[in-house]
Amino acid sequence: MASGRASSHEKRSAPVENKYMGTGHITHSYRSGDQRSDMTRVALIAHDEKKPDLLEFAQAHETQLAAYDLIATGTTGKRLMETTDLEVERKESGPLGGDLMIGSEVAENKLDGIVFLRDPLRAQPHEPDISALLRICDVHDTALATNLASATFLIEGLAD
Ligand SMILES: O=C(CO)COP(=O)(O)O
Repeated sequence: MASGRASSHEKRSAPVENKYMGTGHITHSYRSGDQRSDMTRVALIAHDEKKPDLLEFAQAHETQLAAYDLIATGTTGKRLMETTDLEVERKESGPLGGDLMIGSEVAENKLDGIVFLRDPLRAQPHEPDISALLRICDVHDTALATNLASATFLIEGLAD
């Protein structure tokens, strides 16, 4: 975990104000038996047209990424593990709910950052899931990079 940042277990949400919860930060706690480490937790996701870019990015930043607890949507995770020595926890494939599974981790403040290389030129069948993931990142003020230039900032920033 980068110094100066709360550990993942203690991460606070962005200020939330709505008629259901009132105003304030929500601190999420985990079950006492939870074995999750305090490692920085990062999600990696790419649409098919962007997978080559993400794989190249992961290879270029493999040393840094190896220090993180990595999760990914199904096919992205499979390709990452085939192409690098990184260990990746795989969720469902995006069209089968993987984006929503990662979004639920954002809602629980378990994630420190997401690199999501979307295909900006093709419509996706699960567009509502993608929008939900982007939205929940903004609700919880979770770092989100959707192109390579910002992905580099995110990965290097988390290391600081
Ligand atoms: O569709 C995706 C993200 O919206 C990515 O899913 P896959 O990694 O399974 O291809």
